Parts: sequence; structure tokens; C-alpha cells
Amino acid sequence: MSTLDIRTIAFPDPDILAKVDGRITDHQQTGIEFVVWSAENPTVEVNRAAIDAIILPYIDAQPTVARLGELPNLKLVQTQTTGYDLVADLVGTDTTVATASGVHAAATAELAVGLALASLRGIDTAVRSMASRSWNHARMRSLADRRVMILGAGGIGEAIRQRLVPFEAHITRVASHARTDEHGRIYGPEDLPKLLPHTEVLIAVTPLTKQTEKLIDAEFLSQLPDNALVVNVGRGKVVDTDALVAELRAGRLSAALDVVDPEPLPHEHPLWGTPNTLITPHVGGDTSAFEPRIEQMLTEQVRRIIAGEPLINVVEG
Ligand SMILES: NC(=O)C1=CN([C@@H]2O[C@H](COP(=O)(O)OP(=O)(O)OC[C@H]3O[C@@H](n4cnc5c(N)ncnc54)[C@H](O)[C@@H]3O)[C@@H](O)[C@H]2O)C=CC1
Ligand SMILES: O=C(O)C(=O)[C@H](O)COP(=O)(O)O
Repeated sequence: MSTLDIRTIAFPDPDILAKVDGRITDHQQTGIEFVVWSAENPTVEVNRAAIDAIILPYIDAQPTVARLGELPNLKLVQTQTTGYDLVADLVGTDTTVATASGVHAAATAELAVGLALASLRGIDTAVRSMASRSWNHARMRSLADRRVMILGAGGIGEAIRQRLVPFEAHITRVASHARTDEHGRIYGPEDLPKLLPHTEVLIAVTPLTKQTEKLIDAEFLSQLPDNALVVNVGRGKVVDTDALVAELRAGRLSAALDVVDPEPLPHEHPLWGTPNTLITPHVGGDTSAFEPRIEQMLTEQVRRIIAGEPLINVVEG
């Protein structure tokens, strides 16, 4: 990967600038300037034509993405998210896209496993029973011996695999290309028809791409066995929400979703009222682990920019 000649880096807010600046000694001597510019902080004195790299805000980056056209000499867009669907159009252009790959893996993986456990063990219904002081004893399903598919065997998928092993689940992994690694076989999308009928828990953690948009549609869902659980911590648009709602209303499947389509889920949306549904508001990566990890990652990226070294987490076109 080639290096980029960057002279001015825009940070989304003064706090993150101060934290990265505080970790890099003597950056002033390098001649590289740090400024604050984002839709929330569109500082008027900033010379936008000089900005050649921008770090996007973490939450609600869309308004800033919508204004990237105001930066005519942009060479690098650095996200604080792992997903880069908001700036996917830039991949393969003269503007390099780099992500926060790795930063969110542990936290998102633990939520995926937590959602699976909560749904299988009925922890959500137990919380509701507490409100009515009801002792609703029922035999629930365990993760032990459960056949779990990780759909999206990448960075977060691997963190999920590691966390599932101690639960003694039977794990099947699927990625965009079939291959074998030190943990065994990784299947490809072409293997799904033979795998889905044996999948009791599906954990979806793929990026949103043209190939994955509505990958989990009515046909896909119909191949899952009765009572299967669909966990999604990737992107909401990977699931055809109407098709999932139909399965949930029929009582055939359960769902535990950190990401939904649309987001935020509107007050009147049917998904709020479907049975056997557990929803968290896209919080997989937004935990106490985020700030120290993103500061470390951004500091390393800025250090590489200053040193003229190849960047990390670059999305290949
Ligand atoms: N819920 C949350 O808060 C968070 C969600 N995410 C989402 O998780 C996604 C995955 O992140 P990483 O694991 O770091 O990405 P990654 O790039 O390391 O792994 C993605 C995996 O998905 C696989 N994949 C792609 N297309 C596929 C297809 N058609 N069928 C099967 N597998 C396919 C790839 O082969 C790869 O193994 C992000 O793109 C983001 O959308 C990321 C962080 C937090
Ligand atoms: O890193 C990601 O990808 C995530 O999903 C974040 O944790 C939240 O990102 P946004 O959905 O707010 O872009």
C-alpha cells in the first residue's frame, strides 16, 4: 500500500484531537497541522481546501459524510467505525478509506454472544416476568451443544468464535470465500443451502455490501429449521426486515438484533411488537472499551501519516 502525503488532518471534535495530540510528541515540528472540522464543528476559520485527511465522528457520521464535497483535496477518510458503508462510494477512488477495524471486535462479539444467551435462556422474558412478580418456570435452550453459524467469519466473527468455544457450541463459519484455517473449514456463500437447515443459531456479522444487502431474505430464512434464532450484529440492511417480521409473527423463528433496518427503529415499527424478539439499539461497539482502543488506533494511524509509513485498516478497492 502506498503512503499518502498528508499535510492537514481534520479531527471531528477538540477532545479527540487533544487525546491523539497528547500521545504524539513534537508533531508541530513535522509541519503537519491538526484542525477540527465536522458537521458538528464546522469551524469557519479552517481552510477546507487544505484538509487532506479527515477523521469522521463515531456516532452520526452521516451529516459530515454529506459535507465531504466541501473538502476538494481529500486524500484520506478515516472512520471510527468498523463498517464503512457510509463511505463505500469512495473505495477505489483517489480518496483512501481506512476503518477502525479491530477496535470494536471484543465488545461486538460479547454482545453477539450475550444476545444469543439472553434469547435462548429467556432472560428477556424473565425480566418482563419480574414486573408482574410471576414465577414462570420453563425449560430453555442452552448454547451447549447448539449448532451455531457465524455468517461473516472476519475480525468480529473470529472474536465471536473464540467466545463461543467455552460454551461448547458446535460452530460453523461462513465467509465470502471458502477456505481452511487453523480452526478448520470456513464455508462460502455457495454452501449456505446445505448448512442452513442444520443451523439452530445464526449470528450474522457481515459488512453491508451489494452482495450482503438483504442476503437474509424470505428464501434464506425459510431454510432455517423451526425455532432457529437469528442474531444480527452486522448491519440491519443485511436482513429483509419484512421477511423476518413474517417469520417472527408466525412464531417459527426468534430474533436478537443489535442492528435493524431502519435505524433508529420508528416507534410504530412492527418489529417492536413481534413475539420472540430482543432488540438492542446498535450498541455492539459503543462500550467502555471504545475510547481507549480508538485513541490508540488513531494515534497509530496519525503516527504512520507523520512518519510516511503505510496506513493500517485501509479498505482495498
Ligand atoms: N453492531 C455494532 O455495533 C457493530 C457492527 N459492526 C459491523 O460488523 C461488520 C463486520 O466487521 P469485521 O468482522 O471487523 O469485518 P471483516 O471485514 O473483518 O469481516 C467480514 C467478514 O464477512 C464476510 N463476508 C462478506 N460478504 C459475505 C457474504 N456475502 N457471505 C458471507 N460472508 C461474507 C467476509 O468474508 C469476512 O469474513 C462491519 O462491517 C460492521 O458493519 C462492526 C462493529 C460494531
Ligand atoms: O463500528 C461499527 O461498524 C459500528 O457499527 C459502530 O459501533 C457504530 O457505528 P454506526 O452504525 O454508528 O456507524
